[in-house]
Amino acid sequence: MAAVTWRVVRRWCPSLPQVFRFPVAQVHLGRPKMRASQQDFENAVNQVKLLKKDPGNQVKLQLYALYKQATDGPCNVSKPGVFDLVNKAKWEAWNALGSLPKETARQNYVDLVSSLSPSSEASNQGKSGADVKVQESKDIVVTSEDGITKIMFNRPPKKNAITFQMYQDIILALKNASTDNSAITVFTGAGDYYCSGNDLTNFTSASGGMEKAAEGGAVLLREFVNSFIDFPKPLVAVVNGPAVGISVTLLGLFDAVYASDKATFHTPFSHLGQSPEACSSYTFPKIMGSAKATEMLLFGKKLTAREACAQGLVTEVFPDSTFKKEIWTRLKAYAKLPPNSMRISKQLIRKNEKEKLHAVNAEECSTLKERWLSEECINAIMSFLSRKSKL
Ligand SMILES: CCCCC/C=C/CC(=O)SCCNC(=O)CCNC(=O)[C@H](O)C(C)(C)COP(=O)(O)OP(=O)(O)OC[C@H]1O[C@@H](n2cnc3c(N)ncnc32)[C@H](O)[C@@H]1OP(=O)(O)O
Repeated sequence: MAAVTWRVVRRWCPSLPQVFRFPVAQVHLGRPKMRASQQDFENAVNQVKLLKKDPGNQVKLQLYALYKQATDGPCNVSKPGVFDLVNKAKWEAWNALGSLPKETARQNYVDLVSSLSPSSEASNQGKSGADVKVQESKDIVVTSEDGITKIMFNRPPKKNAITFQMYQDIILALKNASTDNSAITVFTGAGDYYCSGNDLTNFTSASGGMEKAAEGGAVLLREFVNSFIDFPKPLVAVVNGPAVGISVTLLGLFDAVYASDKATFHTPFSHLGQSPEACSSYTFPKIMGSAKATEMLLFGKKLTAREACAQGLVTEVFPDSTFKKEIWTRLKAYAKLPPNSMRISKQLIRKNEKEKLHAVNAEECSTLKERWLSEECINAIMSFLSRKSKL
C-alpha cells in the first residue's frame, strides 16, 4: 500500500510544492463522527487512486504525510539533502505532523479524501455499517478557500455567545484545520458582534446541577484553550465588532489580531464574579504590562479598538467601511506564503512558552471551577438572566 501511495505522490509531485488554491468547501461541524476504521482507511487509500481531478501538490503532500503517519507513526527517517527537492518536501510534510496519533492521522486521511470526493463519505459510512447522521452545527461555520480556513461564530441573535456545543465544535474545527491543506486559520464573527463570550445560560441550563456543570465546564475549557495553545499554523482573528469575555482573552494566543474600528474589547470578569481564562492572566500582563492588564482583567475596563492596538493586543485597526475588503485581500496574500516556513517560524516563537501556557491554563480552569460555584458568580449570572444587569 505504501508503495502505491508513494508512486502516486511521486507522479503528482514532480517539483517543489507551489502554493495552490483549494476549491471552496464548506464544512459544517457537529458531533464528532465515528472514528475511521482500518477498512475506512483502506477504502480511502483506494479512493485516492480513482480520483479524476488532480487535487494539487499541497493536498497530495498532505495525503502522503497523513498516510505515513497513520501507517508508520511519527517521522522516523533522516531529512533528505537540500537538493533532493521532492523527498525533502515530503519529509517536511510528514515531520510537521509531529506526534499526531496514528488513529487521528487515519481519521484525518479519511476526512481529507472524503472532502475531495463528496460521494465517498456516504459510501464509506455505508461500508463500515455506521449509519451516523452527522449533526450539522449552524452556530460554528467552517469554510476553506484560497489557503484560508475560516471559523466563524454564527449565532447573531445571541451576539455569538458560545454554547457548550460551540466549544466542542471549535475544538474539532481546530483539529481539522491543523492538518488540512490551508496555510492559515482565521476566526471571525457573523453579524454585528465578534462574540459576546461564554453563553451565560451554559451553567444554569445544564442538567445534573451546578457542581457537575462546573466540573465538566472546567474540563471542557481546559481542552478548548489547549487546542489554541497547540495550534500549529498561523492563527488570525478578524474582529468585526464588539468582543467580550473569553473571545477577548483568547486573543493573547493568536498570532495576529485585525480589528474594525467598531470593535471593542471587554473582560468583565469581576462584574460576573469570575476570574480570567485562556491564559490571559499570563499573556495580558506580558503583552500590555501589568498596570493595563489589571484595568482590563480586574476592573473590567472596556477598550476601543485603537486603545487595544496601542496596548499591543490588536495588530492593526481598519475603518469599518473598508475593513472586510482590506483584510481579506491581505490575508489571501499571506496565505500564499510558504506554509511550512510559517509553521516552523510559529513553532520557534511558541516553543519556549508552551509549557508555561499549559500550566497557566490548568490553574485558571481549576480556579474558575470554584468561582462558578461562588455566590458572587451565581448572583451575577442570575442578575443578567433576569435582565437586571447588562454590561
Ligand atoms: C466551557 C465553559 C467555558 C467558560 C469560559 C468562561 C468565559 C467567561 C466569559 O466569557 S465572561 C463574558 C460573558 N458575557 C457576558 O457577560 C455578556 C452578556 N451580554 C451582555 O451584556 C449584552 O447582551 C451585550 C452587551 C453583549 C449586548 O447587549 P445588547 O443590548 O446589544 O443586546 P442584548 O442584550 O439584547 O442581546 C441580544 C440577545 O443575546 C443574548 N446574549 C448576549 N450575550 C449573551 C451571553 N454572553 N450569554 C447568553 N446570552 C447572551 C441576550 O440575552 C439577548 O437574548 P434575547 O434576545 O433572547 O433576550
